[in-house]
Amino acid sequence: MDLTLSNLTHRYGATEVLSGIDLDIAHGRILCIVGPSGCGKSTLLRMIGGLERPTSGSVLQRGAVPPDCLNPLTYIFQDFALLPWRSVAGNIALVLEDHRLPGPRRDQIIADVLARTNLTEFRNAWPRQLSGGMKQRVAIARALAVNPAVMLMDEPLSALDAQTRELLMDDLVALWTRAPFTAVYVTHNLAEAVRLGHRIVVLSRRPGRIREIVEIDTPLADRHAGDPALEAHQAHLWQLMRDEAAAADMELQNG
Ligand SMILES: Nc1ncnc2c1ncn2[C@@H]1O[C@H](COP(=O)(O)OP(=O)(O)OP(=O)(O)O)[C@@H](O)[C@H]1O
Repeated sequence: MDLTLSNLTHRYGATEVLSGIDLDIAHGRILCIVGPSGCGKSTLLRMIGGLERPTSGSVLQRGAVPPDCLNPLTYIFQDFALLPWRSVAGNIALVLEDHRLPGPRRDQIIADVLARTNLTEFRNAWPRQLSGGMKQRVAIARALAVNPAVMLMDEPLSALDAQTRELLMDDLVALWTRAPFTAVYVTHNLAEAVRLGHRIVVLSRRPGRIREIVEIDTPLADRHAGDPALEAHQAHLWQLMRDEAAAADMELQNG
């Protein structure tokens, strides 16, 4: 399934948050959205996910959802959103419960996503026993369990320390390389954007407009921290954002 955003604009009261967004989200690719604080990145993601309706413009879904898809648009949040009273497997089972799957099919899905995220031996652990990185792996496994058409990822690594972020980025690359998924990935972190994004959309400060779309052709599996080509892309993104980020920062401090 592909998504097409056409002339999307959004206001909260008198404040225009997003303006004239035209964007194609292609199947099997990771699209990153970067931009200064408050430029409307999370709002855009909520509109893509149908959690909020744009003031004007449209989000069109084209093409079929994947076979066995139980939830076409599935979120992964920064704060993991795990139920503390459910085990790892129980948290994953939760998203399958409404779908009346036969028990063996449900067990097979859970075993599959635990294996794909290297969590098999943690299936009976409780969230409180897990590090932040492991919690986010569980959240990723839970999202994969519904075989979404598009994963909507809102700063998924922001709550993690730098080393854990590196490990999770490697995990996401390995997951995508084995079975490409479609994702829209909002981040503040330009290093994440150049490691994970096939396309990177740079928004201006509020009201967010598309300033530039940067395409990176290097296969995800060949991208490594410290790669000069990636660093050049990152420097270009920062160049685009720098002045606007500073202005947005002042705006928030004065507001
Ligand atoms: N429900 C709401 N009601 C009113 N204003 C809102 C609401 N949600 C967001 N806003 C405002 O809309 C603007 C865009 O918010 P949004 O969270 O989408 O930006 P963002 O780019 O994701 O920000 P950040 O990078 O700081 O996470 C901000 O000024 C925010 O205060």
